[in-house]
Amino acid sequence: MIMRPLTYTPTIGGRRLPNLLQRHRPRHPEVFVPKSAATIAAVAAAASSPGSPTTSRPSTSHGTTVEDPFLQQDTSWQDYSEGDTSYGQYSYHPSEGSQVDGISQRLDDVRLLLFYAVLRRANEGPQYYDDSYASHHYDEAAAYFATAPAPVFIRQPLHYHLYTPTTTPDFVPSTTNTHFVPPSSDLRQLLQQRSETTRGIALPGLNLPEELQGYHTLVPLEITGAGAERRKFGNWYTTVYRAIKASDGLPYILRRIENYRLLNPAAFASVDFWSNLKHPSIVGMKEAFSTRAFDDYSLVVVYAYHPNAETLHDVHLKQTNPPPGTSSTTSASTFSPRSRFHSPAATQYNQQQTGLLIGQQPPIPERTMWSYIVQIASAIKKVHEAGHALRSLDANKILLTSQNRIRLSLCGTMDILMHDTPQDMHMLQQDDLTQFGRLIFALCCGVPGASSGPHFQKSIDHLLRFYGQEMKSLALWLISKTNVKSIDSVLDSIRYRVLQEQEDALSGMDRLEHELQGELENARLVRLMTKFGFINERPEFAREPRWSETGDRYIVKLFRDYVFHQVDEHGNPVLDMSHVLSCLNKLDAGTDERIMLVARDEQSCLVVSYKDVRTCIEGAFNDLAKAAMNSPAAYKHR
Ligand SMILES: Nc1ncnc2c1ncn2[C@@H]1O[C@H](COP(=O)(O)OP(=O)(O)OP(=O)(O)O)[C@@H](O)[C@H]1O
Repeated sequence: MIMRPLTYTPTIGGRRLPNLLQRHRPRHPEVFVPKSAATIAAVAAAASSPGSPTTSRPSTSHGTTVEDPFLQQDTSWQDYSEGDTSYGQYSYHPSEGSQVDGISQRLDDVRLLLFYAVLRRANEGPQYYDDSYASHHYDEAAAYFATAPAPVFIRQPLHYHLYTPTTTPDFVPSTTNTHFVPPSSDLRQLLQQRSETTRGIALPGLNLPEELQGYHTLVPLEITGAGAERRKFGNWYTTVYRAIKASDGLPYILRRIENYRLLNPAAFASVDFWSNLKHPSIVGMKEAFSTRAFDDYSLVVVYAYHPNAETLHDVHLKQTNPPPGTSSTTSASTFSPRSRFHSPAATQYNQQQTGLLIGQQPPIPERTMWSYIVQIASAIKKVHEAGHALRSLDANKILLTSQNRIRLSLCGTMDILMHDTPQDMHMLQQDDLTQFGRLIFALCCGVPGASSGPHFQKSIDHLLRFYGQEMKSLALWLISKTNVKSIDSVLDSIRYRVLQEQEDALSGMDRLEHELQGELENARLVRLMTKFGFINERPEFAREPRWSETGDRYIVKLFRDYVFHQVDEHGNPVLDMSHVLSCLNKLDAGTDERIMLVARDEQSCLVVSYKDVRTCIEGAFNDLAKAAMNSPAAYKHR
């Protein structure tokens, strides 16, 4: 689509000139500096010889010197007359049909406009030039218009080559749903939802502390108050809040253990270990403190926040899943759209469940199940190797934070709570593995207590039927009390699954890198827009139009109009994002494609390439930067 920034509708010799470009009346009249007759003659000569080389063009400040806008507009005539053939690959072919007809029409339009511009200049002669000059140029222009070959002026289409080259989509398909990374469009939506959730605020009237230990804006992430179903963690009730840390402005999770009176600061001895432990499948701990801000003695453990995370219990084990939004908590905006991670099979299975193992399909696909197992095993390995134990491995305390990505959410809290009860570490680690086995049973069968009770045999049959011998053996081995187990043995036995996990993780990384590459363009465009903002309409030059109406700044100003202030034939604003993005990308790439910029008073136009405009922006920005050097505090970064 060709954008037409100005429309002229006068007629010459009964022929109506084209509605080429339209522009509102200028708010500020341009200041013109008359040019010398010698220069005009040179420009006219250039305009009259269509094949004349670019070097005959008067100099501009972007590679040449121009003192005023008129001079620049003159160069445009010659630009059009050059019949540039350097656009070989985009050149006009008559056989191209209707689209080409349109282009041809536009070429005619351009030629007519140029003719008219020459004519107008000639007619305006007395204001700036003598009559002989005007009549001379009338003839020149008429002759030119009659004989000049159609200039090749074809809009260079915006293609991917204007962006940073990336891997071909064939190798990194962005539309397929990979194990860890959903298709691009879903990923974008997911990230936007997270961003929205992160900014959600609590409903008023919750009587939450305004501030505690440097955290503010608390938002509860689970249902509290009368009627809420609550489970105890050990002997305590816990509540999870999101809060903003004042010192860095970032959101964190505050897990509050209610009515826990901490008497011995030695309880925090393990906080150092847990806050230094980094593992992709463990929610990082930041710090812990006791507080009376909730009008009781509470212990608060601070963790990393993963927006819209859900527990594996909520996703896979809940018997019936309330529709999104109805699981409302004290703050509706804080609950995540849980349907995102639901496997339809799981929902169907759960809905069929009545506590018995009668499902017709596995609640969790086998690949996902193995993925969970590998991630949990890897987290256990990290903790056991460091001489610690998880002490809690429950579907309620494992978060699904993105597609098939899980994280253990409560690591370290039990160490604080049970600091005064000495325990044998080996036993605790054995217990971790037993809990791991129970968790596998629960998730595979879709029932929390599947590894015990009267349904145990049915659970084993179910595991065998839907997940095979390997899964059944692993789960049974983990829950058995007779073996001395180790996480290394577990990892040995599932090494094929570990490899598959690594493959999927690396592919996911490639996908995300590819996505990130696309976002690089945003930074480029923001940078350009920032420069525009610095250069255009500077108030300190408001009374000095020569700053903005001459040289580089004038081109930048006209280009800004061309990009952002397009109007249609009726004078209505054209708000075309793709035009803006296309222009800015071409500008950033500095292409040789040329565009016609028209003054606001419609009295002049000039043809420049994106490369020229880019040079002008750099020039104008450098002028400002030099001035800003006098005030180093104000000049930070280009
Ligand atoms: N690190 C975290 N980042 C984001 N959200 C979290 C985080 N930890 C917990 N949550 C959210 O807080 C909610 C409550 O967490 P909690 O661990 O108490 O789970 P729960 O399902 O309420 O378990 P229980 O019923 O045993 O208390 C979870 O459903 C989850 O959505």
